[in-house]
Amino acid sequence: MTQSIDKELLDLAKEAMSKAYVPYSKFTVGAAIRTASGLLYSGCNVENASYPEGTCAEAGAIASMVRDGQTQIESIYVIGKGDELVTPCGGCRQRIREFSDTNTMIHICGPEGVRKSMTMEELLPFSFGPDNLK
Ligand SMILES: O=c1ccn([C@H]2C[C@H](O)[C@@H](CO)O2)c(=O)[nH]1
Ligand SMILES: [Zn+2]
Repeated sequence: MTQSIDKELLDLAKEAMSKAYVPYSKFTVGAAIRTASGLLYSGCNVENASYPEGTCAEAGAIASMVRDGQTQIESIYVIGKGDELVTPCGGCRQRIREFSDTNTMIHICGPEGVRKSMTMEELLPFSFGPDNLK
Protein backbone atom coordinates (compact mmCIF):
# COMPACT_ATOMS: atom_id res chain seq x y z
CA MET A 1 0.00 0.00 0.00
CA THR A 2 1.44 3.39 -0.90
CA GLN A 3 0.75 6.09 1.64
CA SER A 4 1.13 9.75 0.81
CA ILE A 5 3.16 11.67 3.37
CA ASP A 6 1.36 14.30 5.41
CA LYS A 7 4.11 16.91 5.09
CA GLU A 8 2.35 19.30 7.44
CA LEU A 9 2.28 16.68 10.19
CA LEU A 10 5.87 15.59 9.52
CA ASP A 11 7.08 19.20 9.78
CA LEU A 12 5.09 19.71 12.96
CA ALA A 13 6.62 16.58 14.52
CA LYS A 14 10.10 17.78 13.54
CA GLU A 15 9.47 21.20 15.00
CA ALA A 16 8.19 19.65 18.22
CA MET A 17 11.28 17.43 18.40
CA SER A 18 13.45 20.55 18.21
CA LYS A 19 11.85 21.69 21.50
CA ALA A 20 12.47 18.45 23.44
CA TYR A 21 13.86 18.98 26.94
CA VAL A 22 16.30 16.10 27.27
CA PRO A 23 19.30 17.07 29.41
CA TYR A 24 19.61 13.48 30.70
CA SER A 25 19.10 11.13 27.75
CA LYS A 26 19.90 13.69 25.01
CA PHE A 27 17.38 11.68 23.00
CA THR A 28 14.96 14.06 21.30
CA VAL A 29 11.50 12.87 20.21
CA GLY A 30 8.61 14.73 18.60
CA ALA A 31 5.06 13.64 17.91
CA ALA A 32 2.29 15.23 15.88
CA ILE A 33 -1.37 14.22 15.68
CA ARG A 34 -4.02 14.91 13.07
CA THR A 35 -7.46 14.35 14.55
CA ALA A 36 -10.48 12.99 12.70
CA SER A 37 -11.75 16.57 12.60
CA GLY A 38 -8.53 17.74 10.92
CA LEU A 39 -6.98 19.55 13.86
CA LEU A 40 -3.25 19.27 14.61
CA TYR A 41 -1.43 18.85 17.93
CA SER A 42 2.16 18.15 18.84
CA GLY A 43 4.38 17.28 21.75
CA CYS A 44 7.98 16.66 22.69
CA ASN A 45 9.55 14.60 25.44
CA VAL A 46 10.18 16.46 28.69
CA GLU A 47 12.62 14.95 31.15
CA ASN A 48 13.44 15.92 34.71
CA ALA A 49 16.01 15.12 37.38
CA SER A 50 13.82 12.33 38.75
CA TYR A 51 14.39 10.20 35.64
CA PRO A 52 11.24 8.01 35.64
CA GLU A 53 9.00 11.06 35.90
CA GLY A 54 9.80 12.33 32.42
CA THR A 55 7.05 12.35 29.82
CA CYS A 56 7.10 11.08 26.24
CA ALA A 57 6.44 13.17 23.16
CA GLU A 58 3.31 11.15 22.35
CA ALA A 59 1.90 11.79 25.83
CA GLY A 60 2.42 15.52 25.39
CA ALA A 61 0.66 15.59 22.04
CA ILE A 62 -2.26 13.56 23.39
CA ALA A 63 -2.61 15.81 26.44
CA SER A 64 -2.73 18.86 24.18
CA MET A 65 -5.36 17.22 21.98
CA VAL A 66 -7.59 16.22 24.88
CA ARG A 67 -7.21 19.67 26.47
CA ASP A 68 -8.70 21.03 23.24
CA GLY A 69 -11.68 18.68 23.41
CA GLN A 70 -10.50 16.26 20.72
CA THR A 71 -10.49 12.49 21.27
CA GLN A 72 -10.11 10.83 17.86
CA ILE A 73 -6.65 10.31 16.36
CA GLU A 74 -6.63 9.93 12.56
CA SER A 75 -2.85 9.71 12.34
CA ILE A 76 0.18 10.26 14.52
CA TYR A 77 3.71 10.97 13.29
CA VAL A 78 6.58 10.14 15.64
CA ILE A 79 10.14 11.20 14.98
CA GLY A 80 13.18 10.43 17.10
CA LYS A 81 16.88 11.07 16.96
CA GLY A 82 19.08 8.74 14.95
CA ASP A 83 18.74 6.21 12.16
CA GLU A 84 16.76 3.58 14.03
CA LEU A 85 12.97 3.32 14.08
CA VAL A 86 11.66 5.12 17.16
CA THR A 87 8.41 3.34 17.84
CA PRO A 88 6.18 4.43 20.75
CA CYS A 89 7.04 2.86 24.10
CA GLY A 90 4.63 0.39 25.71
CA GLY A 91 2.91 3.06 27.77
CA CYS A 92 2.41 5.31 24.76
CA ARG A 93 0.99 2.44 22.71
CA GLN A 94 -1.77 2.20 25.29
CA ARG A 95 -2.19 6.00 25.36
CA ILE A 96 -2.59 6.14 21.58
CA ARG A 97 -4.90 3.12 21.69
CA GLU A 98 -7.33 5.00 23.91
CA PHE A 99 -8.01 7.52 21.14
CA SER A 100 -7.73 5.24 18.10
CA ASP A 101 -10.04 3.27 15.87
CA THR A 102 -9.40 0.72 13.12
CA ASN A 103 -8.45 3.50 10.67
CA THR A 104 -5.85 5.16 12.90
CA MET A 105 -2.35 5.11 11.41
CA ILE A 106 0.98 5.41 13.22
CA HIS A 107 3.86 6.74 11.11
CA ILE A 108 7.43 6.36 12.33
CA CYS A 109 9.62 9.02 10.79
CA GLY A 110 13.12 10.30 10.24
CA PRO A 111 14.04 13.76 8.99
CA GLU A 112 13.84 12.43 5.43
CA GLY A 113 10.23 11.29 5.82
CA VAL A 114 8.16 8.29 6.87
CA ARG A 115 10.21 5.14 7.58
CA LYS A 116 7.40 2.80 8.57
CA SER A 117 3.63 3.03 8.79
CA MET A 118 1.33 0.76 10.76
CA THR A 119 -2.19 0.43 12.07
CA MET A 120 -3.00 0.54 15.76
CA GLU A 121 -3.71 -3.20 15.64
CA GLU A 122 -0.21 -3.80 14.25
CA LEU A 123 1.39 -1.57 16.89
CA LEU A 124 -0.54 -3.06 19.80
CA PRO A 125 -2.24 -6.35 18.91
CA PHE A 126 -4.87 -7.93 21.15
CA SER A 127 -5.11 -4.64 23.00
CA PHE A 128 -7.20 -3.79 26.02
CA GLY A 129 -9.34 -0.74 25.37
CA PRO A 130 -12.39 1.30 26.34
CA ASP A 131 -14.77 -1.34 24.95
CA ASN A 132 -13.55 -3.86 27.49
CA LEU A 133 -15.05 -1.74 30.26
CA LYS A 134 -18.55 -1.60 28.74
O1 LIG B 1 8.50 6.79 21.55
C1 LIG B 1 9.23 7.35 22.39
C2 LIG B 1 10.37 6.75 22.93
C3 LIG B 1 11.11 7.46 23.85
N1 LIG B 1 10.74 8.72 24.22
C4 LIG B 1 11.57 9.50 25.15
C5 LIG B 1 11.49 9.18 26.60
C6 LIG B 1 12.83 9.69 27.10
O2 LIG B 1 12.76 11.11 27.34
C7 LIG B 1 13.77 9.48 25.92
C8 LIG B 1 14.65 8.27 26.08
O3 LIG B 1 13.90 7.13 26.37
O4 LIG B 1 12.93 9.34 24.78
C9 LIG B 1 9.61 9.32 23.70
O5 LIG B 1 9.28 10.47 24.01
N2 LIG B 1 8.87 8.59 22.83
ZN1 LIG C 1 6.14 6.67 25.66
